[in-house]
Amino acid sequence: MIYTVTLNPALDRTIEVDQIRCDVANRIIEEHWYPGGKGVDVSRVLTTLGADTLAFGFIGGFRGDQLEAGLITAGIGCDFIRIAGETRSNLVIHEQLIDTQVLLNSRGPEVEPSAMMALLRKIRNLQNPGLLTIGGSLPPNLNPSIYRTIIEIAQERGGTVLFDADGAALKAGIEGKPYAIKPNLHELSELVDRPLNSLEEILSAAQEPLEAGVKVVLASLGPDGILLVSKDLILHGIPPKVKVKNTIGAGDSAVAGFVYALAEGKDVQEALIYAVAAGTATTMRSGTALGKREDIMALIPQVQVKNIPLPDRSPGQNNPAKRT
Ligand SMILES: Nc1ncnc2c1ncn2[C@@H]1O[C@H](COP(=O)(O)OP(=O)(O)O)[C@@H](O)[C@H]1O
Ligand SMILES: O=P(O)(O)OC[C@H]1O[C@](O)(COP(=O)(O)O)[C@@H](O)[C@@H]1O
Repeated sequence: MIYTVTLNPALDRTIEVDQIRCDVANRIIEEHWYPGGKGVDVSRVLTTLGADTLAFGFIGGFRGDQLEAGLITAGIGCDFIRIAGETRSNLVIHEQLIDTQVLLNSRGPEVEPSAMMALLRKIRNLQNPGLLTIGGSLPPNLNPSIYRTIIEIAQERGGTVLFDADGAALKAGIEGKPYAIKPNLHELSELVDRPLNSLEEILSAAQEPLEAGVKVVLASLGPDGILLVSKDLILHGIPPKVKVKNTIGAGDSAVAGFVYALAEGKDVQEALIYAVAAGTATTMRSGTALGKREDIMALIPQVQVKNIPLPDRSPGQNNPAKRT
């Protein structure tokens, strides 16, 4: 069983328009609603891959019902805690004429202390937590330190956590020493508080969380794939060129591919390949329809992996990491 935890799930609404024009009625060509949020997306991809998964988190109101119904009807395991507020809806607008996507993420509802405690109890009571993915933005009334608490509880129970969040939440979660994190380039740059303009700069930034106790950093680089950085191994997984329809959910799909492969007993190099293939498979589907098992399996043989030499940390040496 792979558990996912999403504190602030969302019902993702995707809208297709030709182009947004001011002061006229813009006609919607097509629209779809999908259950979303980091862990929810991970559970969706795990299910298409055939893994057992259980999505934890908070839902409320009519949108919460819609989200839960979407998962249940698709056969995706979930065990949400009900809150008084209304689950948020995030909006994705695709302007077809200029092929651009705008993403508007809501803050989401507050979570009552009793609901928060119920979730902590659920995680504390897991008999054999195995792999867990935890992530996404925080409900507005929760302190980022809640991520550290959840990660510590899960790992004290013997679980292995892959954590995916941004900003203050990412910083706080790292203090809980998750096994792995998956920042994208923007999130990594924000984490180390400097621009990252070359592979050397990205590599050096991705090594910083290792000093804080994270074992694996998966720095996702959009069309350039994923850099896997650990103390004794640096790998660059590169996807094939594909026709991209949508990139929302690509990061979550990559997380799902990685933990799926680990749960199947594969090593981190193979897990990196699954991560890249799953992320890229999702970019080939429109809206927030995520990659399907057949897309992922077809992409796996097309993912290249380059081994990058570990930087020489002896005094006076320049960083020898080479560009791929
Ligand atoms: N334009 C693209 N072409 C091919 N693969 C992509 C593209 N964008 C994303 N991906 C795949 O999805 C993964 C995650 O995407 P990324 O945009 O880095 O994450 P996030 O959604 O978290 O910002 C990438 O590492 C890559 O494998
Ligand atoms: O919790 P946040 O940071 O607002 O993000 C939630 C949004 O991100 C998604 O989980 C997609 O994330 P990725 O594009 O990073 O994979 C959407 O389903 C959801 O609307």
